[in-house]
Amino acid sequence: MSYDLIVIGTGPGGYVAAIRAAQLGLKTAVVEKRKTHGGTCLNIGCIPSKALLHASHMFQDAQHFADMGIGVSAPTLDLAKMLSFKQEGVEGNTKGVEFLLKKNKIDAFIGHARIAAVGQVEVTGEDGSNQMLETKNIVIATGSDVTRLPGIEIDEKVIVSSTGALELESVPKRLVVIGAGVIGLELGSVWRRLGAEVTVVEYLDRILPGMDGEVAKNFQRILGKQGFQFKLGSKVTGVERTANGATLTVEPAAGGTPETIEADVVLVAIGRVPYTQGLGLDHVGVQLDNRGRIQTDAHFSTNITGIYAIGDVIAGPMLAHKAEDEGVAVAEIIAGKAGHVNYDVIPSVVYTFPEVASVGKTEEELKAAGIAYNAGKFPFTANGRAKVNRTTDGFVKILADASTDKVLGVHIVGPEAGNLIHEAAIAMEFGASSEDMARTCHAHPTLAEAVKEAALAVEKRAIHM
Ligand SMILES: NC(=O)c1ccc[n+]([C@@H]2O[C@H](COP(=O)([O-])OP(=O)(O)OC[C@H]3O[C@@H](n4cnc5c(N)ncnc54)[C@H](O)[C@@H]3O)[C@@H](O)[C@H]2O)c1
Repeated sequence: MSYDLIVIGTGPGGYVAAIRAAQLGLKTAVVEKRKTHGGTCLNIGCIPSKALLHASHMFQDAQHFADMGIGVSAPTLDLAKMLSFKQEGVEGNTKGVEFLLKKNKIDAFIGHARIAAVGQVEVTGEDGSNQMLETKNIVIATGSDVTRLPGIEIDEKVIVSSTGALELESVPKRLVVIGAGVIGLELGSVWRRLGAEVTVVEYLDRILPGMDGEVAKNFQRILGKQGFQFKLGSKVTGVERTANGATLTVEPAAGGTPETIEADVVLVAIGRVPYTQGLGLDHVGVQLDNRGRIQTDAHFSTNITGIYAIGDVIAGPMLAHKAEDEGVAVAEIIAGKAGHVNYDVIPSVVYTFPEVASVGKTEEELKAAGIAYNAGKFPFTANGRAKVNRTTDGFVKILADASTDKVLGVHIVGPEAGNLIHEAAIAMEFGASSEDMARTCHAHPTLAEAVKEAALAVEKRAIHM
């Protein structure tokens, strides 16, 4: 078989690239080694974690129904049922991708892809069968894998990665999370809500590295109120399996006397690494950078003509939506159009309760770059809708250029932050000023009014504060 484009990997980057290419008239195939499409995100990442975040949030909310005058008996947990609720959600999504590939007449091969030569992809099936596919272009969209701690074996039962943390058979009494990044805090939230004591051990002296510092600090306080324990500035130097769980050895990050912590389950959530195993990159001479990522130019081309790469396997934030946008862009470029991704406006969301969301520059980044800015902040305690809903934790912060008023960054911790951030993203995409945002009529009573008020606060003229 001969194609215009073969995409390796059907995660959000790969399947979107394939669909866009097919829309543009390219004869397209995908190769996926998993039996289902959708990659890490749909199978063992974003989607199942959101199902459990939703269900565990409902479980917790149900305990407060009486406050609203709703009489229900105390909720009970059927974890097996909750896990099947999650799995049904995953299947609905992966089947959706399968349907979209068919609808767009994309040939889907299940098996391990290896680039045998420029223009040739060898697919090895689970049964060992081999076939060689010919193609004009290849897009590598193989994603990433869990970062492992040296000397610590992930068994996905007691010492788990994000994959095992979505499948625990019972609620651990003590869950220790290594890494206060997105995965640690999202999956830590799931099990905390279902009753686990959660301790998060983090190497840095803060949570959520990369997020705005003030937001992270406020969010840590909120998680503390929810019962999270934090051990910041601490590194895990060992995890030993015991009869019923594990013992962690933890040292101050700067060195010093080690201590031990007992856990029933340990979640290792210290980041992800690009996944390029078995692709034959050495063999065809595709260059990697010093962090194992495939090196690409501004058009997603590797150093080998006809081989492109997108998503987690290249530089940039490891986010499904960044990969999707790159998928669209690379397909357009291969089809001779002008695909483009605006890396300055990529939102990022932590799907906890409340959510944390951000787009653009943080205060720390602006200070480091020597850019003068004005900050406008508005707390949800002063937002009418948040007040009646009793979800008043958090705030909206807008950072605008001191001389032009152009919005440079927006950071939200609060209810629906993950949805609210998109009004900021659109405003920034169109180069809006904080005044533009402030003068845009916002419906009352909505949580989005907090965004408008934060924009007003940039010029110290918020109304409800
Ligand atoms: N909602 C989302 O957008 C979402 C959800 C899940 C994952 N992701 C992405 O997946 C990737 C992986 O997520 P993650 O949470 O594993 O990584 P992360 O990079 O977000 O956080 C890892 C944390 O572990 C800490 N750490 C590293 N080594 C340590 C050690 N030995 N002891 C203690 N702490 C240590 C780091 O300082 C960091 O804070 C990220 O790129 C993330 O953006 C995104």
